[in-house]
Amino acid sequence: MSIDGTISIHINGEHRRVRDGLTLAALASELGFVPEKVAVERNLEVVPRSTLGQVLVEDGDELEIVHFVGGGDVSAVDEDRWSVAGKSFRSRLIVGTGKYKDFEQNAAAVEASGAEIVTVAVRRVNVSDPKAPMLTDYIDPRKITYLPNTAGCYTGEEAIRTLRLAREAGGWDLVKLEVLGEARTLYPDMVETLRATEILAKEGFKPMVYCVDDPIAARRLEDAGAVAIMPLGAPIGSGLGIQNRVTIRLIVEGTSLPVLVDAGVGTASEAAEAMELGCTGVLMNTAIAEAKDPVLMAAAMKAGVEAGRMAYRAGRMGKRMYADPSSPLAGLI
Ligand SMILES: CC(=O)[C@@H](O)[C@H](O)COP(=O)(O)O
Repeated sequence: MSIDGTISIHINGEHRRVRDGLTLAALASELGFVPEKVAVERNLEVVPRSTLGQVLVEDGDELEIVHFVGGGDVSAVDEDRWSVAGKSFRSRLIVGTGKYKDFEQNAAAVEASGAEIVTVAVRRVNVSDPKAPMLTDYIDPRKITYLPNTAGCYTGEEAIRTLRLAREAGGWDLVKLEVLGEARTLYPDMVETLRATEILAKEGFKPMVYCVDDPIAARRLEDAGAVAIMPLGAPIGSGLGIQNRVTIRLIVEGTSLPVLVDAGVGTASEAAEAMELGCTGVLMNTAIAEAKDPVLMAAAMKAGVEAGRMAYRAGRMGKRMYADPSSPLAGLI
């Protein structure tokens, strides 16, 4: 049954909502797989590979997707990649580029984090002195995807202008939109954010959108053309950790888009927590940049995100009200 154009399925044991009307090949491609290199089992029946482009995904489907590695061998090892706007990534950690002592430290932290995407405030990019060092001298844009963001923008217009500038300068269309409501909380202004998302999507941008942790707002953003939902875990720079686990989970369950917790993560266990809630990834800046040892913290965050992701995929044990002995009782003398 379709709710708001999405259906509910399980992929490799994980619950997902995806757009109605996708073929298995389109679904595989949205997940970051090359459709020609996957094998799909649907409701315990193997689907012939030649028909993946015709078979529609249906509500309630239980899918197993296996990736082919190397010369045609089928491997049960799922690379567990994720994708946004047609680009596929292995790392689920996106890191910021503000608040570091210098570019060198920033680059070392990015390296330790394993991040494949860094986000950069367009308004901080040095344009006045071409001789001054630039971030791109330290973090190679041929290896790492730069995600321009609109940090510091308080109106939709300002954010749109900033991103038009970024596209003009570097050809970026995958962008991070944030429209702030006030300086005290740095909370997003959702009315302006929605308006800007709609305009940017119409102009061909692929906006990943910083937003409140509200499942209805997330749905509206999806309708407006967002390519990823990025709810705050707590106020930007606070390091308070995820304040509302329930709404983050509801966002994950209610959208077919990638969901990345953006802002407020303070330490590695909180990054793991976001991933255990089923998020696609985590974006963070302050927790790494303001750690006593930013490079070590970057490595800790990498491990936290990976551990949380594995735990989510593995499926948590059920909680019990009472004790249950760990050692079997049968055969005791
Ligand atoms: C870097 C960025 O894009 C921001 O949204 C923000 O700075 C992330 O928040 P934290 O600094 O709290 O991780």
